[in-house]
Amino acid sequence: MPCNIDEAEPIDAILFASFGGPEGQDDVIPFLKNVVHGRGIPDERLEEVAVHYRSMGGKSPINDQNKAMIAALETELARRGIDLPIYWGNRNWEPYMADTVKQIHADGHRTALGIVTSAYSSYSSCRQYREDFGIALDATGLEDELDIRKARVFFNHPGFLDPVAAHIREALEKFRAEGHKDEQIEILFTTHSIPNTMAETSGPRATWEEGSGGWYEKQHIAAAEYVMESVGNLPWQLVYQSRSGPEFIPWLEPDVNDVIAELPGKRTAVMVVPIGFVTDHMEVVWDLDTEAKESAEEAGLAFVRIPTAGESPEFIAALADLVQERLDPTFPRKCVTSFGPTFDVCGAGCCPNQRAIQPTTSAVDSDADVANAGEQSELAVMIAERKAQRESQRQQAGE
Ligand SMILES: CC1=C(CCC(=O)O)c2cc3nc(cc4[nH]c(cc5[nH]c(cc1n2)c(C)c5CCC(=O)O)c(CCC(=O)O)c4C)C(CCC(=O)O)=C3C
Ligand SMILES: [Fe+2]
Repeated sequence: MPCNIDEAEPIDAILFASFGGPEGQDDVIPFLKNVVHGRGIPDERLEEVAVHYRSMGGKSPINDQNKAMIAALETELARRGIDLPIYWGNRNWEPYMADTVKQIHADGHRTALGIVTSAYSSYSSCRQYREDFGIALDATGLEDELDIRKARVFFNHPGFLDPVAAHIREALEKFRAEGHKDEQIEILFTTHSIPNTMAETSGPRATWEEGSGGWYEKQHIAAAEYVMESVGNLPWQLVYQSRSGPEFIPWLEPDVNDVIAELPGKRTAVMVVPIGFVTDHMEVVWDLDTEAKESAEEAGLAFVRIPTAGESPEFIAALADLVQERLDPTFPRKCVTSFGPTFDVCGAGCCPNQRAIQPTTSAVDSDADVANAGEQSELAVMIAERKAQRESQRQQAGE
């Protein structure tokens, strides 16, 4: 079962983990190849996405935003008297996770706390980051030397949601001043679409096995409901964006643009709230600020896109809280929404990888924990087998 650690943890470094993005035109294709490595994304989709990056000079905003968040978090931790270095590692671009992991170890650290730039439960937004840690430890041979834990899924930390609610209230005043009535304003909470199968298996194994999984969607709905409590009684819905993958594989719907196209007649204004995103990266600046805005123009609707929690002081403080609660078990674990608290350590088979078994960390089915896991799952057994296989390969290679 997933669980919380209720004792002070020997954390000696922070590992700020993100997606990565290109820094210029020459990086675009190599970056996209890293992202889709072995994932069956059609070439046409890649070319289309390359155009989005090319139109922005080949540079994603994500890296600069991460640097700014790290600097702000450093300041906030120092203000609280927490003296921990922050390292930055990405899945798909420099600084790559394995290089960062090597550096953390070389600098003498032995227990790092991972903070990932993704707020919800799903394979793409939770386990895949734990795999990034596991794969990096495997690649560097440091799995017995460095323990990499992960901060809980934070979509329901008030510091993530309250700044979004404040921005909505502010934008609403503007719409009202322009003459739009509340019932004429549609609020669209938008998040990254994922394949239906990934959505259905998001959350702890026990929940999706008994048919009460689907945490990705449930968490977004709980977040939107919480935000709407302080906004008022306006029409809203959860929509999806940035679908990729082959046509015949179902992904979460409806698409934000399709919904906007249906609004004329019922509404005069649309407010797009990127509740699924931590900062204004490409999916936000292209798919919303460019495409969804165009959809609204075509539909003759007033349009506003709400800022992400990003660098707001409340959100940076929330990230600091996630560190502090692991250092000090008496520190309150802040959480709002109807969803309830999430956990520090994922359960066996949480948000599974449906393609391959990969090493992970910070779960009861991570490599290091398989032997003493209270819960034995099929997945845990497969991971143990994979580990044994890797070890024998290493021995054969004469290491
Ligand atoms: C849930 C989720 C998040 C949110 C959680 C998190 O933040 O992790 C997210 C974030 C991001 N996704 C990003 C970019 C891309 N995602 C792709 C592809 C995919 N995303 C998926 C899901 C998610 N993605 C999935 C299921 C795929 C299909 C392929 C696969 O199964 O992996 C592709 C390939 C081309 C395409 O198909 O679009 C690109 C270029 C960037 C960087 C943006 C920038 O540069 O600013 C960021 C932050
Ligand atoms: Fe993505």
